[in-house]
Amino acid sequence: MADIGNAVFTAHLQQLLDNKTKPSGALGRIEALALRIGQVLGTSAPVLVRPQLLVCAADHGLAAHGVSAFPREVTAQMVENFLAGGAAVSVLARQHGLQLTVVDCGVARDFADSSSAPPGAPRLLVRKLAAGTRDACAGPAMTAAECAQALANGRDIVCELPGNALLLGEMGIGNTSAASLLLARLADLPLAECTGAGTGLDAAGVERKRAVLQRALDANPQAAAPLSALAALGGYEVATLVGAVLQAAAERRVIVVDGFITGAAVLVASRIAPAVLQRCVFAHRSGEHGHRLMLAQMQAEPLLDLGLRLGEGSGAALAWPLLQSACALLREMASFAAAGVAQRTR
Ligand SMILES: Cc1cc2ncn([C@H]3O[C@H](COP(=O)(O)O)[C@@H](O)[C@H]3O)c2cc1C
Ligand SMILES: O=C(O)c1cccnc1
Repeated sequence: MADIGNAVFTAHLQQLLDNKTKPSGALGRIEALALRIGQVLGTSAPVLVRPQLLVCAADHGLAAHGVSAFPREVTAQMVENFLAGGAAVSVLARQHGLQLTVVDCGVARDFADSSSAPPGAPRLLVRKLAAGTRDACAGPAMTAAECAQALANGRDIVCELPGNALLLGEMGIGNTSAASLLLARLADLPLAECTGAGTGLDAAGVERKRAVLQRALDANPQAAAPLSALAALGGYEVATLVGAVLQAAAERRVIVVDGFITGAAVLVASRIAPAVLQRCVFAHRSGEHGHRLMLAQMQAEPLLDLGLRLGEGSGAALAWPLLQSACALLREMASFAAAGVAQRTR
């Protein structure tokens, strides 16, 4: 993947921002955001078109160990809720005009593909590998072939989506466990620092979850490289997201990363192709314990810190207006010269 850190163009964008009618840097991190989007799209007049919110869903074998506060059926029930328009991400996608595509990557219930839904309506793609992953405490959650197929599915889905911005979301009871395992293994961090309350476990519940996750790590000692860690410890929705991230980055789309689980997918993708991080905007710092460390692994500065701990892509959708504003400011703000405003004197 080509490096987009074109120093000459970056300096040009920075100069444009510095010459706009404001004290230098006064728009704070919105300036860095505008710079990032300009770099990704390769223009000083960026327009975000036909933004796609991709919510990948799957079930997890690990859920049988009580690692979540909620039962496994909630994954399928929430997929229905996404499509019916009642989930947080449905509301936010509607509000901001984001096309919502939900993918059944391996949910324990069967759904009918609704890819021919009317334009703008939420739709469901079925790219199912199995009715959930195997129990990672007993060996790899996926085979290498299943994992490769999930990656290919993610790539193919993005190839078929229009637009130049991809917002990432997910649903899968137990998937904070998969994300914690990937963080611990890929960053070589102590499991306790990577494990949080997910859907709301109490302290004893988190302790039990951590013990289960330690068993999963112990059962997969060989899985250290990014793809083998993904197959052994990840989930079908995480692997599909990894493929989507790799494809979107190769196509120079702006990738808006949500929270802890989509962050784990980006962490894996970045260990395969480090340049993907140059295409990413990190929407928020999640309340999930471990997200801070995950962001630090990617040197990511998230836009928001709202105590969100939902997933679904809700944080990405909430951050979306900031991206739109950053583009509009870069495109439309006048320079000192054009507006006839006097420059700084001291
Ligand atoms: C009603 C409901 C809606 C959700 N929407 C996203 N998640 C979030 O919670 C799950 C991860 O947490 P854990 O690892 O503890 O299961 C994922 O599905 C994530 O998207 C939800 C969870 C619930 C219960
Ligand atoms: O940060 C997230 O994405 C998150 C945190 C808790 C539960 N589900 C998702």
